[in-house]
Amino acid sequence: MSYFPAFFQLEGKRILLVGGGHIAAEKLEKLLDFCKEITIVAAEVSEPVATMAREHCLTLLVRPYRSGEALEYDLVIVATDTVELHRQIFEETRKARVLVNSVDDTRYCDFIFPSYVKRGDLTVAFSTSGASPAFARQIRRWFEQVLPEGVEGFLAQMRKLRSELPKGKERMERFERMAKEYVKENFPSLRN
Ligand SMILES: C[C@@]1(CC(=O)O)c2cc3[nH]c(cc4nc(cc5[nH]c(cc(n2)[C@H]1CCC(=O)O)[C@@](C)(CC(=O)O)[C@@H]5CCC(=O)O)C(CC(=O)O)=C4CCC(=O)O)c(CCC(=O)O)c3CC(=O)O
Ligand SMILES: NC(=O)C1=CN([C@@H]2O[C@H](COP(=O)(O)OP(=O)(O)OC[C@H]3O[C@@H](n4cnc5c(N)ncnc54)[C@H](O)[C@@H]3O)[C@@H](O)[C@H]2O)C=CC1
Repeated sequence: MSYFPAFFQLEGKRILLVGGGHIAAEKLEKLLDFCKEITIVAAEVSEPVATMAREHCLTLLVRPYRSGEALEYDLVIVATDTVELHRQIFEETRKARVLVNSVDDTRYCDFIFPSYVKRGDLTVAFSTSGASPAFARQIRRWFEQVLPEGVEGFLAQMRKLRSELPKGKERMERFERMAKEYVKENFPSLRN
């Protein structure tokens, strides 16, 4: 079954990243686009993870994962090279409301990371449900080329208008017209 594409509010959530290597660094960089409170537990920590933890004042615990500690969090990302730990953490959390991502095996994932492009309020995410992360990356890179410079400015303007104009048919039609014109002028070869 494919994964439902939702956009989560991460601020205020308790987030745990287990592992401090190369892949943990990649996941951490992405999480930091959306929230600033993250706890990291890692037996050993690579330089990129240590630097991000320092720069963003994250809680960094340099020690092995302790059984059951995932239960103190809302969201847990397991990015270690200890495959058995991925299964263990997934199983530990089954009776609790903890959502788990395991970078090693979709069997131990409640959610997966998409490939995404973020420009201000615009986030476009691509997923292959684990079929081909390499393809998700390539389609993201293609989309980055198509995306017009300054799209975040257009969205900031739309957000402002949205807060100023009263709701209703007139506003709806105006917004639809503005969005259509923007896409027509700024994206390549869209005909309708
Ligand atoms: C299931 C998922 C779980 C999760 O991580 O959440 C997962 C799992 C695994 N990835 C593996 C390999 C690679 N992953 C990448 C890249 C990315 N992987 C990402 C997400 C996901 N990877 C989730 C599914 C997403 C989806 O398909 O929709 C991206 C999109 C986002 C991100 O990392 O945040 C990011 C691109 C970001 C960008 O650039 O935009 C590359 C390419 C590269 O790095 O250049 C390779 C090598 C080529 C290849 O295998 O395709 C392996 C095998 C490991 C091994 O062989 O040892 C596993 C484990 C398995 O499949 O068993
Ligand atoms: N989802 C994805 O995008 C991808 C996933 N992978 C998978 O990611 C996994 C990790 O790869 P790397 O980061 O390159 O490995 P790495 O060797 O650089 O890092 C592993 C980290 O896990 C920590 N660790 C191991 N056991 C631990 C424990 N019990 N408690 C706390 N920390 C522990 C280590 O201290 C280290 O910081 C691999 O299994 C690989 O197959 C690989 C490529 C892409």
